[in-house]
Amino acid sequence: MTEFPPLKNDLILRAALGKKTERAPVWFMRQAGRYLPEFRKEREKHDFFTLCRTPKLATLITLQPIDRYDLLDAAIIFSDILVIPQALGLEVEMLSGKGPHFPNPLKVPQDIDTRLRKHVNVYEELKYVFEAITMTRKALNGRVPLIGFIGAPWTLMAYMIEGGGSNNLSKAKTWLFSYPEESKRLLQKITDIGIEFLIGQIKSGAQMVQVFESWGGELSPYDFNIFSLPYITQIAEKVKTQLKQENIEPVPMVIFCKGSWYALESLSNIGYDTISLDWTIDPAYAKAITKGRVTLQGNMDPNVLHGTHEEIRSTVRRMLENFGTGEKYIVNLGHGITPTTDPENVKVFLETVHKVGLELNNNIIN
Ligand SMILES: Cc1c2[nH]c(c1CCC(=O)O)Cc1[nH]c(c(CCC(=O)O)c1C)Cc1[nH]c(c(CCC(=O)O)c1C)Cc1[nH]c(c(C)c1CCC(=O)O)C2
Repeated sequence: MTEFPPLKNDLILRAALGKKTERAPVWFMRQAGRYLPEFRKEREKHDFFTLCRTPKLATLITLQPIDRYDLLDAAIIFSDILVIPQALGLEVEMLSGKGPHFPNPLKVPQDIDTRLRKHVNVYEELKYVFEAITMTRKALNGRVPLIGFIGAPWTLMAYMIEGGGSNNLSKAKTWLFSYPEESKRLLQKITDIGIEFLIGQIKSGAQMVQVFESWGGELSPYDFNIFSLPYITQIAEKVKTQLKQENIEPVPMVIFCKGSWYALESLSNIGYDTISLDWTIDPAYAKAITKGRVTLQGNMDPNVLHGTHEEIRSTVRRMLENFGTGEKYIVNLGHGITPTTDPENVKVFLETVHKVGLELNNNIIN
């Protein structure tokens, strides 16, 4: 494995593994993206997936929020969850202002065999992500840890069938409730690739990884247990087992199931070190259910960043007080930063996290 510069700030790794920290670490989902003028400048010059596929550009964009604020405790590699469907052989375009579009989504279960690659060589198809991770890790020069990620199988299956964003996922759900066995076969195929992809990211230099089940909350608790939980469980178990077999240091694993408040109990028991929460979950409720078994991450409503500086400061303070800074807690939003967020407001958020985090910890110590 490549040698990397020593890490100067390991707050997030310690927090994710349940160790004490001087203050709660902070990062944002979608921290590298459209709310930043410096990202939009690159985006005007290149297609979205060209940015993802060009390690030098992905490195540049990953570092943009780290350089701008100098207050973040982690970087997340610039890429997308939809690189797995691409590796499987599906075409995906990113339409400006509209989001992802599959010109030819999966329609019937036979498409699994006729339209998707039988065997995906992850190291070939997704080599550009591995290269971007290694390059970014070097460029970070140990300032903060680098996070890798994948989309969870159900969320990716839904995109592959819906062909893009959707209000009710009716096409993807038609598969679940008309062809449950074929759906499971597809979910397993995505799971196998996701496991190999995450292990490759860790070998390339990712120091923490997050699994995004962005459409978890679209499933009933009963269906979640059939179509999501078994697959995200396998991902945590198999990634950890394989790393152990290969004598590679494990990295903290984070699960984000948006909308799946009902699954907090099961999510505490399946091998993830940290659970990322959306804003509909009350911190006290999350703590009562998870009982210290995992670190919690989140969970301010991203739209509070559209509010006044005063409101941002008071919401951050309340969040830190409720989650309890300094132990088993990572500050984040409940979902990604929205494209219309003012970067100045992000700065107010980050400065408050640092200030209040230290203040609350000192109060505990003194
Ligand atoms: C569902 C999902 C996707 N992608 C992702 C998810 C899971 C997180 C979530 O639920 O939001 C994850 C993702 N997408 C992107 C990252 C990069 C790292 C980061 O800064 O977090 C990450 C971690 C870049 C991106 N991914 C995308 C952009 C904007 C692309 C553009 O310039 O048009 C960026 C910077 C495009 C994208 N990609 C996707 C959508 C729905 C969209 C369009 C809407 C949107 O931007 O929120 C799929």
